[in-house]
Amino acid sequence: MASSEEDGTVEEKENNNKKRTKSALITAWLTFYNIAMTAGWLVLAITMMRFYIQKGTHKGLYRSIARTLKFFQTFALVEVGHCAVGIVRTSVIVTGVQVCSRIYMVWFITSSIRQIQNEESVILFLVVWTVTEITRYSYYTFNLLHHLPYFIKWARYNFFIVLYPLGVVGELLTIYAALPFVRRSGMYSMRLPNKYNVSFDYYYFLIIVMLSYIPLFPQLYLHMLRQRRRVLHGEVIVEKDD
Ligand SMILES: CCCCCCCCCCCCC[C@@H](O)CC(=O)SCCNC(=O)CCNC(=O)[C@H](O)C(C)(C)COP(=O)(O)OP(=O)(O)OC[C@H]1O[C@@H](n2cnc3c(N)ncnc32)[C@H](O)[C@@H]1OP(=O)(O)O
Repeated sequence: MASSEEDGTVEEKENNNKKRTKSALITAWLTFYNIAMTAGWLVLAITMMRFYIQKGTHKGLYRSIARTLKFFQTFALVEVGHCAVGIVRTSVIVTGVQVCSRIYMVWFITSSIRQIQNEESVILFLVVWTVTEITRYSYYTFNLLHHLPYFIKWARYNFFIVLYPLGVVGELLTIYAALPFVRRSGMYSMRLPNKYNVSFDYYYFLIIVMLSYIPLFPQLYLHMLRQRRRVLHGEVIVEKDD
């Protein structure tokens, strides 16, 4: 009897040790990931400021940061993985829409259409994304290290109130500016007849993307307002599972 109790205790201890090791590994990975992302977005911020100070214009700025931006924005796909495997308490759908729409904006709009890269709207969404991401990733990092300064927490759950709509305005104006170039060049489009017997018009696809902001953005914004009430005002929010 005594020996089976002892066995149980040994098993429990082993299980607890495994859980502790797993949670330490997850914390270490997330800390590394968030530090790397904070650093990446800080590099982008510094590069943009230096470019503007040296050249006195925003023209050519996008080209100077395009590679770094593509790398760090695409790397954010890892976050969808974090939610999918359950190592962070966030919705896969909310994170997926947020991350994929940004990746789409970078790869299939701004980087693909050189003629729009000098639009002011591009600078608008770049500045907004940069401020948001430096705040967000430093919030996660300090939170994981249990040393979260209140102003970072405050910034994380207040800046978005203004930055989110501004970012959307920047993105929509950029897509709008792309429309004439897409129509003229016929890029990413397939006209009939072709061997697949399929037709696709990227111009109309872009219009659909713009329209999809109408149902999707309010949901993301409301999600952040709920997170704000939970974190800053301690409200208990019951959310539906994905
Ligand atoms: C292919 C065609 C494309 C079609 C496109 C369609 C368009 C759709 C419209 C989309 C509009 C998007 C516009 C957007 O791009 C514009 C901008 O972004 S402008 C800039 C302003 N933006 C923001 O402020 C973004 C705010 N939104 C978010 O932050 C996101 O919703 C999200 C990234 C998903 C984060 O939200 P989340 O639910 O995760 O909230 P929390 O940050 O509070 O986190 C919840 C808990 O999880 C922990 N967590 C999360 N991530 C991490 C991490 N990396 N490391 C450690 N811990 C993490 C966090 O600490 C919380 O834990 P706890 O509850 O214990 O506090």
